[in-house]
Amino acid sequence: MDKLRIEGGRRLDGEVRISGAKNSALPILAATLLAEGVMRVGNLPHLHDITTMLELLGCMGVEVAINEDMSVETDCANVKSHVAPYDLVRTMRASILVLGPLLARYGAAEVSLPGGCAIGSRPVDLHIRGMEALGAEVEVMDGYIKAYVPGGRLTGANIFFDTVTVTGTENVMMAAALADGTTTIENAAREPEVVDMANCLNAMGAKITGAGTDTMVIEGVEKLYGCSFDVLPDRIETGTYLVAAAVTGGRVKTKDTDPVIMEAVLHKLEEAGAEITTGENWIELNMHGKRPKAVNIRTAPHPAFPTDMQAQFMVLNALAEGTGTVIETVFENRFMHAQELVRMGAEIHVEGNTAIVTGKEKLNGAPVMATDLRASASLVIAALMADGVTDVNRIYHIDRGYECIEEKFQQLGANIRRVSG
Ligand SMILES: CC(=O)N[C@H]1[C@@H](OP(=O)(O)OP(=O)(O)OC[C@H]2O[C@@H](n3ccc(=O)[nH]c3=O)[C@H](O)[C@@H]2O)O[C@H](CO)[C@@H](O)[C@@H]1O
Ligand SMILES: C=C(OP(=O)(O)O)C(=O)O
Repeated sequence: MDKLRIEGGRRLDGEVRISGAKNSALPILAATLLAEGVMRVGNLPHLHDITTMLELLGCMGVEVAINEDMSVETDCANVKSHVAPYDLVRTMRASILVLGPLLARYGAAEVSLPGGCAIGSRPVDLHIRGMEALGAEVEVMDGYIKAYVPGGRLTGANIFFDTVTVTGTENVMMAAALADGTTTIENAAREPEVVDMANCLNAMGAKITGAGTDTMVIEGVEKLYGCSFDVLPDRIETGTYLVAAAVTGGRVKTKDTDPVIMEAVLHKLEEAGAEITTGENWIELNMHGKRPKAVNIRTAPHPAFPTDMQAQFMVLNALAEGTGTVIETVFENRFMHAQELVRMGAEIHVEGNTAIVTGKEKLNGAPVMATDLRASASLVIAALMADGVTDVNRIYHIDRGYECIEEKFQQLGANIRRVSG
């Protein structure tokens, strides 16, 4: 199994291109199931999760062509299967996103339950209730969500989510786009990726308003059509490189990104003492060789501080001046990186959903194990400021969400390489 071997101690300096957002690309690829005619999706990140989603579409009969610029074209003219099998779903929770489009367009879906994962139990009850509210008959049997639409067409409804759910909002949005009548989603997720999906669906002919607010209105239309759409930049990848620059006292310019969707993270980086400058599609962070100051973090749905940046900021605090508190409110078990950071010499005390982190000037290199995607990223950042060599094991997690991570860090001056076995 591959690992990343990192020798710490180098200050990051340089420019890095940010890829398209995984969490936008996955739902938008699922939405291609709704399109009549050919649909082109561009700015796709080169990631395992994207390959898995393309494989999933392919096994349903979607014809997928990959263009030279790495955009893909999909054609659903020959879709024959409405099954998302366990073998694919178990490797990628976002497979649940085919449920809404399959029901809306084909009136039937069988999607394996994604199951729990390293960050919490992650149920899909709100997705199921959303589909039921739109008129689908759903039962959970043999590990699968088996659903069909009596009469073949979903019906608009008022849906209130008692918990803000990103992919739940996206699933209902896709289903409602082709339903009869109007759907209102209250307490909708406001994440930029939800807005990106609404923009894409509208470009396909949907009538969606209110994306980016907590109330969305979706007027169902008869048909949706293929269009050309580029997914938005990855704000979590951007934030990860900026935090890495901050902990090494360095200077990094992230290009092809979007400062407007990163307010909470940029604000915390400034609070940590970073100088941030931005342009329309770039963000530069300069620490001028200083050590960051500890910051308090509390994760919550957008526009608050994102849970997907929590692990990276825990490392920032572990190397900062002072003590910072990290509170995780979105997932019940997202501190698995804390234990590994402690093995590298970090001072972290976890109690329930709160971690109290007291900064040290340096950590120590050690073999560590990544347990989920952002945990893996946090261990790589920690290794950049550790004495000696760190091997980050189980990096298949990192390959789910970071395109060419070692090349990008090398470009910024880090001593990092992928080692087989
Ligand atoms: C592919 C994708 O976009 N993944 C992101 C998405 O995950 P995902 O969409 O899975 O996360 P949700 O927003 O749904 O989860 C938020 C909370 O709601 C709970 N919940 C969710 C659905 C449900 O049916 N029942 C329920 O109880 C979850 O357990 C969690 O505690 O948003 C998360 C929160 O920003 C991010 O960390 C993930 O990177
Ligand atoms: C938790 C994440 O992703 P997913 O929902 O795909 O597991 C993430 O991107 O940090």
